[in-house]
Amino acid sequence: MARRAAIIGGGVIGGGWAARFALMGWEVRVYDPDPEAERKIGEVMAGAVRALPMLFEAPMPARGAISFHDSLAEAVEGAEYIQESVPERLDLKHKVYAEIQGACDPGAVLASSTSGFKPSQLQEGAARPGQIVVAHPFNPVYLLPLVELVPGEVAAPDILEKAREILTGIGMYPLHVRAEIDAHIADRFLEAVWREALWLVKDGIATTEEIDNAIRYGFGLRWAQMGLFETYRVAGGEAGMRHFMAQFGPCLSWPWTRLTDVPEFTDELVDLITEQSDAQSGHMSIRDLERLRDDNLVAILRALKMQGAAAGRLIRAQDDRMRGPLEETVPMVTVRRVVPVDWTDLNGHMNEGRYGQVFSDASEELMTHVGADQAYIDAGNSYFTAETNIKYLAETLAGEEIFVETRVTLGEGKKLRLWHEMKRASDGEVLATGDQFMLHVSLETRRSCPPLDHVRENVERLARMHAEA
Ligand SMILES: NC(=O)C1=CN([C@@H]2O[C@H](COP(=O)(O)OP(=O)(O)OC[C@H]3O[C@@H](n4cnc5c(N)ncnc54)[C@H](O)[C@@H]3O)[C@@H](O)[C@H]2O)C=CC1
Ligand SMILES: C[N+](C)(C)CC(=O)CC(=O)[O-]
Repeated sequence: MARRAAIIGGGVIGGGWAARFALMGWEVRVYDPDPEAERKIGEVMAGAVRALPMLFEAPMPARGAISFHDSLAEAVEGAEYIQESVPERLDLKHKVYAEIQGACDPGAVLASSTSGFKPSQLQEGAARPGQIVVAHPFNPVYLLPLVELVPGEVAAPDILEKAREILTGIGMYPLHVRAEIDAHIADRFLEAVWREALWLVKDGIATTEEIDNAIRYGFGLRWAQMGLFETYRVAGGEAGMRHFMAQFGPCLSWPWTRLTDVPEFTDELVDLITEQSDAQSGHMSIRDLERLRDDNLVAILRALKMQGAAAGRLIRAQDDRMRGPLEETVPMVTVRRVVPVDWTDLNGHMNEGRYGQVFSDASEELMTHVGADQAYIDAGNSYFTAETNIKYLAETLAGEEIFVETRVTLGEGKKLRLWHEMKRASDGEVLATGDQFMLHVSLETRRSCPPLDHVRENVERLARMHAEA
């Protein structure tokens, strides 16, 4: 049975949480008094369904259902994890916790999305303060893995541990914020950068677009992969961090920042920023911008995944968690995945080279299944492909789910031949076929040789099974 999460407040952030939990196989119950909540979450979900599965090579769990409830008590019933994402008002959050704690399982995690309140402020006056933690996410919650997990002094250790296990399980990176502080860690940076940017616009130094360009063409790219301190260590050259600090330390007392002042949020400043923002991005709807943002984030995260770096490492780990053993059906389903946005070409469909990659992935899955796995390869044996014949039968587009059915058509001594059919999941249409001939090789001599007994026996067994069916 699917595990159950409750989402209290289904706006921008609650919608993102609902989508992430549901896509990771959880049953999700939502409570939000806004009559538009279901429609709004539907929009967020549509974006998430397109984007999140593109990150993974492994099949995602069966999607959990999202249901909408008229009462908060009904929504939290039976939930192991409750995420509060109501507006950033302390009195409202307190009122909502009283209602939640009157109805929920005392062992459930009660987590708040708050951008700035400390757990001690949220826990004040609660029936069970130890149940409440901060789990501060980043928009879009379904794609960005960071969640600041702040227990404060009184959150119960088992609640904290449970929150950590659940958040990791849904592919997030719970950053344990050990001491509570207003606005946690990341929002301190965002607030500082935001404040500085407001000054630059107010003082007529730069437009909103120029500021965005200053970020996205330069240091924004560095931050996504190395953060701040590692980046500056490299910037110190061979002499490293110490040299960097010696060179740039004095600037801290030069007028390089106006951070200590708060720009007054006058109507004039709000109008100026709104006008510049309209001129910069007003030609696109919010949904178009969200889609652009998501496609770019997917491409960046997949590139980091290839490198095994930063957030890409987490996606690899999630792939490993989601990848299960192959089932010995005839034919065998060797690949089940979504076409990612970085696999498409000028024609807007999956590039022909990727068909080869999908069939190669299918063969690797089958190799692993028969015992020619990484350990076998490390010990000096493997299969090499000698010939592949691909027929391209239909187009497939980014975001579509595909799967590959594989049959062993020959398994004799060092010869292994596979017949792959790539199909679209929504209608079963065959998109391509791949006829692949492989030879078992010694990685020492780089020449063909018979496989070890256990691999040979497995290959022959599958070949017999597939021939009989
Ligand atoms: N928008 C952002 O960029 C981020 C916001 N947050 C935090 O997430 C929380 C929610 O923010 P947003 O989603 O942006 O706000 P939002 O305004 O988009 O959504 C809030 C939702 O709560 C609902 N709501 C109001 N009273 C309620 C009640 N008594 N019970 C249940 N639902 C109720 C509203 O109808 C609305 O749908 C805030 O604490 C905010 O600080 C955290 C990270 C990023
Ligand atoms: C602006 N904000 C403080 C609500 C931002 C966040 O809390 C995190 C984010 O997603 O940027």
